[in-house]
Amino acid sequence: MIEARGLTKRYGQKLAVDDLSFTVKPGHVTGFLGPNGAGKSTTMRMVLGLDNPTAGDVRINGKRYHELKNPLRTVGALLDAKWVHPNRTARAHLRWMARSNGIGMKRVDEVLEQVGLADVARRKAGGFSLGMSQRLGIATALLGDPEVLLFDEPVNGLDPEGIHWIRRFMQGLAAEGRTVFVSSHLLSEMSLTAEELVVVGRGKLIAQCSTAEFVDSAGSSSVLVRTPEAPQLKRLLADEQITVRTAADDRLVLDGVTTERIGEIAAQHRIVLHELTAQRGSLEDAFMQLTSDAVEYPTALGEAELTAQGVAR
Ligand SMILES: Nc1ncnc2c1ncn2[C@@H]1O[C@H](COP(=O)(O)OP(=O)(O)OP(=O)(O)O)[C@@H](O)[C@H]1O
Repeated sequence: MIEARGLTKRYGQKLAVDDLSFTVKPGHVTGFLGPNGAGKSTTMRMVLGLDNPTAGDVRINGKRYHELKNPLRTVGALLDAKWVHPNRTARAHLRWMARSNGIGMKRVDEVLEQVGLADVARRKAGGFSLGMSQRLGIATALLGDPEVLLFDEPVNGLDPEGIHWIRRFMQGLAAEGRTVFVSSHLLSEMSLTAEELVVVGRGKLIAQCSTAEFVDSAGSSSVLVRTPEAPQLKRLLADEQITVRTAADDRLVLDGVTTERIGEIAAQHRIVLHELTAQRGSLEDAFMQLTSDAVEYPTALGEAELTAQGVAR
């Protein structure tokens, strides 16, 4: 369990984390969601005692990081997969970490096996792909068999197979009853990975709820229509003051209207429909609505919108 209360971090004039309170419970993956610069990494560093809060505090299983007797046995983290010494083999890196934390060498082989690196354990980490480095970072986090795990943007730059592996792996760790807290600005990815969310924007808490509740709370839903007579239907909808959000070739996406209403209008005017589907608001829609005034770098959301197409809908 991770509990942050009034957590605040100021860098000079910059308030990176602003009075943040949230709880991350064991048993499911909790996504830490927010655009670039929202304060996610700073918060994770404070959880791990790498940065001191300006105010407030954060506890892991009731204790501040510095109060933990065997930190690696309580909390494991993947912050930056590339910090491993490039000339060390994966095995040597893990053995060194294990030795300096009083962890038995047997555990090194166990975690190498667990993350699928056993076959490359004697290769130098400097030659690893990003995906392999992420796996080594995860193996390092797992060394002490900790109950609490933190992953900062673990899927950044990975190919679909790597993303899928990490997603399943994190869900497996949560299913074992661990507390899994994972940050991302990739909203579609979070909708597939996390059951619970802590959402931040400009250092402030925007929401803490289940992923499903977050999507529902934004209440944005739309209707997708496919018709070979899109221009005619579009004209009719304009007469009825129905908002067309997007129109491309034979597809229209409509806001604030039911499928029944569109079906009736189409039938009245003998317009052929190939598809009429109610679309539940995506995580992206919810995020855009709830964070619209909390975005530090709008380009991050541009990317999120691109990711949304075809993934979360
Ligand atoms: N050491 C520092 N000194 C000054 N400002 C900092 C420092 N670390 C972070 N910041 C600022 O604090 C804010 C939050 O940064 P942080 O890296 O925590 O955000 P983030 O949500 O993790 O975003 P990203 O995904 O881009 O890393 C940003 O405006 C950042 O520029």
